[in-house]
Amino acid sequence: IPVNAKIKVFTLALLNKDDEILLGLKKRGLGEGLWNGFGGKVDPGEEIVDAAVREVKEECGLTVLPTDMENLAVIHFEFVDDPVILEVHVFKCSKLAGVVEESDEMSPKWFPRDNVPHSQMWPDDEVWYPLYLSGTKFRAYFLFQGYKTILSYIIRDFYDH
Ligand SMILES: Nc1nc(SCCc2ccccc2)c2[nH]cnc2n1
Repeated sequence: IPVNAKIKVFTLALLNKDDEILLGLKKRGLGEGLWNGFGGKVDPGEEIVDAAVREVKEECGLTVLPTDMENLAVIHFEFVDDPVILEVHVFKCSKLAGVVEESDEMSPKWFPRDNVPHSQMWPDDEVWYPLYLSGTKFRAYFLFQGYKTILSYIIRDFYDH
């Protein structure tokens, strides 16, 4: 990890209902034009799970309780020649309240859990979605060249080392 490395912590919540996953089409910023779970930066002093709950409400209108947010993974994303490393805490949630609403960040849509639009998603998702769907807790590291090319990755069970 380069000496000038800076870690930025993000949340990513994947919301489930029966056999479907709610994804949002990102309208701007990091990942614009891609379908993704709901998330964003963790504010200073904010609990990570509280940030996850806040971002879900802001981005799709649904209300989730922190106790219903299952922390399934921690993924580190590094981009060549970029000192900022993204530490993304991935949450799985199946207890949802409220009505899905479009936001200025995201256009939400339900997808069958076994048929998400991987061609319009971050390339790493295809690698770890099967673990997510099976509820396997994992850690992962992806090295990107730009936003489309994965140069290398490591993925392991959360509890092994
Ligand atoms: N699925 C996925 N998500 C992200 S960013 C998630 C964290 C985030 C960042 C900014 C706004 C909202 C959410 C990724 N980056 C590289 N691969 C990736 N895969």
